[in-house]
Amino acid sequence: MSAVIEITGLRKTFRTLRHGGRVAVDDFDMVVEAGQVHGFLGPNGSGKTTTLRALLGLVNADAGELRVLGEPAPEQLARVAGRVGAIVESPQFFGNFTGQRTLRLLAVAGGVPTSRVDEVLEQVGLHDRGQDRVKGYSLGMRQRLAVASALLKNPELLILDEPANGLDPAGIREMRDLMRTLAESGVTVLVSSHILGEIQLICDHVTIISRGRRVAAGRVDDVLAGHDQHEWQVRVGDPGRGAELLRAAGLTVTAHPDDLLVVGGTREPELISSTLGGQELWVRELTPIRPDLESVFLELTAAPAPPRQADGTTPDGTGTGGADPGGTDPGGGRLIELDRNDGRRVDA
Ligand SMILES: Nc1ncnc2c1ncn2[C@@H]1O[C@H](COP(=O)(O)OP(=O)(O)OP(=O)(O)O)[C@@H](O)[C@H]1O
Repeated sequence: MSAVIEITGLRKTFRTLRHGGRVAVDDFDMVVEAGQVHGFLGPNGSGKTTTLRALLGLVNADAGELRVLGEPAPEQLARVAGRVGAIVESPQFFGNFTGQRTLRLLAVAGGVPTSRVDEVLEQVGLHDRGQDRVKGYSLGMRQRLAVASALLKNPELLILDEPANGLDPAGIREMRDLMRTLAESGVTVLVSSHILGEIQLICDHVTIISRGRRVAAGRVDDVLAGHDQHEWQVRVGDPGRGAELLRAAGLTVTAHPDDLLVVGGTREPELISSTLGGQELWVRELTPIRPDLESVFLELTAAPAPPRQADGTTPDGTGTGGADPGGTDPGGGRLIELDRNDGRRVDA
């Protein structure tokens, strides 16, 4: 497999009127291989959009090496621009135009044959609504129209920043199906999100960013396996006696009224069943407790590390913020759906 995106040592600091220098991304690495549906996961304000903007030449990095389809970015982006579709800032469409007319204009402007318009409308499931004005579209339909515009040039690589943001469950599902279909047709997809369930459902690989730094990367299954505590839920007729027997066998056991929680290594199932069965206490149920991406994500991004500032100070003087002044510390349990803090931004 070849890398379609390579980021090494990316660093970006923003200057803000209120806080001075703010490190948005720090010594960040990411590799996306061809054919992957790669999730770029992080809490609000962790640096996802900044990374994608740097990759696409929309913001200047302070340090780091970036490559898109093998070409150094932003210097040689123009060479590969025709092979990359990206939606990083929400595109605004003219409400009085139909979806079809919108795409036709974009096709002409981009030097793409207008015959692509109907194809991409079909691809994003808007074929029946192509003749309707955009102002009558739902948010989900507008998002799909945005994806359609990025697909006009038949890209090999599609970069989508928070495509499910603001969508209702039906819209999220449509977007998810669309991304799967695109991936099946051979497009490499990099999708950023702070919605964990989405990433786990759509992506095969993931890079997790927290406070501007990479905290995990790899196959979703491997990232999960790396956090597997090898916990087993055991149901037996007499949990109290079961706990005693298992502890005597050297296992770490937490007894609950209805079951036992056993923490240990990979050979525990055999040991549990033979220990209990040897004393005629029969195991009714033995279930591995697998970590999900949400628990891994919360664990990885909950570090109470002091926020990094270019001048070494905390961003808000409280010492509780992170790279995100919106206060989205997952430890506070408000991680999943918080608003952006664009209102306070002042670009460097
Ligand atoms: N133009 C800017 N000027 C000043 N600070 C900025 C600017 N853009 C981003 N930041 C700050 O950089 C940090 C990272 O922001 P970024 O938008 O990259 O995060 P994100 O992970 O994409 O968040 P979200 O999920 O909310 O989109 C935040 O603290 C943010 O406030």
